[in-house]
Amino acid sequence: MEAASTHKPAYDRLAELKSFDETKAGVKGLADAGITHLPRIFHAPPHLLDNISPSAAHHPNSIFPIIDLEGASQDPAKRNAIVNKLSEASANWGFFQIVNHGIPLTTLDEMKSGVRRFHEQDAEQRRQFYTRNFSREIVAEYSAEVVKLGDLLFELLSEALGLRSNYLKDLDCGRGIQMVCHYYPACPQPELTLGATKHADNDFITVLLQDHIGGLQVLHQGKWIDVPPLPEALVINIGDFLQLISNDKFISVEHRVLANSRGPRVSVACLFGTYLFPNPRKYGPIEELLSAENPAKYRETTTAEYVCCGNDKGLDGSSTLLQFKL
Ligand SMILES: O=C(O)CCC(=O)C(=O)O
Ligand SMILES: [Fe+2]
Repeated sequence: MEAASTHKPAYDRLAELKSFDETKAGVKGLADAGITHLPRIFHAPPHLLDNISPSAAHHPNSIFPIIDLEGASQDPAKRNAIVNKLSEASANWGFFQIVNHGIPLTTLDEMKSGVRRFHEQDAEQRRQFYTRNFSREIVAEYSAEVVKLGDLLFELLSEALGLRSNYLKDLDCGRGIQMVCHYYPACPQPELTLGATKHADNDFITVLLQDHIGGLQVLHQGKWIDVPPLPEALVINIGDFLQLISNDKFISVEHRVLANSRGPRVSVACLFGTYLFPNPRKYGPIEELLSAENPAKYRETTTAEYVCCGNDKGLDGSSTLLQFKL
């Protein structure tokens, strides 16, 4: 008997990954083929599947924060109340939804259906990025709206940190967005995998548009809490860079997306970060927030160095922030 044969893996994962890659049709290709069993390469390790049953989300504290931005730019008393809510949600949840954010419902709906149509055209067309079916106009319109909304959010977040309104904008936090359009096909065995494994975002803030399917969950006080889908709302979360410069006043919280068999899910994440263009600026804890009782917790870094460090580490579930702790 050959000793080597006892070390043979249960299946050749690398070969299966390679052949999946070669289809170039992605997970959508599997859904199109009508698979009824999830291939082993997509089975998540058990430690990532903790509490994926929906009941886990019905926690007494699952009142996910919703902030109404109506009047934020016109009414000082309303603005003050909004800033307080924003401060509380950013410090305790790192996540909240906003309504009356100024982006028309039709723009949100067109953006979602554009992403859906793009992914649902046949595989050959999909290989050519941005075809006729995904109108460039809606992408341009939606990004312009999100950048404008970002201006308001960074003003309010500056005020929530007790800083002058333009503080975060002057640090270029609102300068660039990266747009990621997700399509999660319906999954035949959602109990074996995840749409997106738990992670925190490498950016200042993320503006997320999700459709009606649901599945996004946030780790809040050790429990996974659902982010309820609301057609008129946008989900905002604090990313690692804002946690770093706010010296942990605001928190970048882990989140994940459950797989589900109810239907395909579409979401659009706009990440405000500055790593897509050359930016030599070093970001560290904001001096105005520091004191003898609250010394800097992190060393300075550039956004590019931070993202590189996170990529080197891989998606192992640990926080990149820890590597920058003083
Ligand atoms: O699809 C979602 O709801 C979340 C996506 C996400 O977390 C991300 O793009 O960073
Ligand atoms: Fe994320």
